[in-house]
Amino acid sequence: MNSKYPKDSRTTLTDLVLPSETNPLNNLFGGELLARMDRAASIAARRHSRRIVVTASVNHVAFNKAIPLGSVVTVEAVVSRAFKSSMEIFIDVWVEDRESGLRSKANEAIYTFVAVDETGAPVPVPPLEPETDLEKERYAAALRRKQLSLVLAGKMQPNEASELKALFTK
Ligand SMILES: CC(=O)SCCNC(=O)CCNC(=O)[C@H](O)C(C)(C)COP(=O)(O)OP(=O)(O)OC[C@H]1O[C@@H](n2cnc3c(N)ncnc32)[C@H](O)[C@@H]1OP(=O)(O)O
Repeated sequence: MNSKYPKDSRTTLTDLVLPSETNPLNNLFGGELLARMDRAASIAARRHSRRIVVTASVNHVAFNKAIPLGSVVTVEAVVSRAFKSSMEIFIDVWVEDRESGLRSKANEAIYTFVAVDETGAPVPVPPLEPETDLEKERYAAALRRKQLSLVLAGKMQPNEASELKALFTK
């Protein structure tokens, strides 16, 4: 299978925050943002694999900055590493200032998607070749995050997590 680049999967969703999507403080409801990120990430995973994809885990979410009603929110998702059937997706969330048009980073998240066939069985995905410094940095750390996610899910024994052990023994 030929390698693909992060730019092949990059997905950008831009939308407003409407009243029905806010909490009592008139900021975007966390679950609504999770859904937008899941949607963008699933498109990115599909663009990389060209297969049916399912969310396997949400590895990390940071709600760093509240997003007020009426904001223009951009969710950017990109595959940061591909393994056998799974893909790590990085998601950056930006909010646009109404007057200046400048964007500031509000949130970020990391999801894992798995490519599956029509019966739901995992299938192989193309390898990913990072190009920029940021892409290479995210690629390098992805195996550590995968092992952490598998250990927390009870799918890997801690003593098998070589990348995690290396953090403490280097
Ligand atoms: C777009 C949507 O929202 S879909 C709806 C929400 N998601 C779902 O319904 C998915 C339900 N879950 C499933 O179908 C299955 O658990 C699957 C397909 C995700 C995984 O199936 P499994 O039987 O665990 O398969 P298997 O053990 O072979 O794992 C497949 C891959 O997923 C990875 N994986 C599984 N669980 C995790 C996890 N918690 N964290 C990170 N990676 C994981 C495995 O490491 C493996 O990766 P690799 O092939 O790249 O090495």
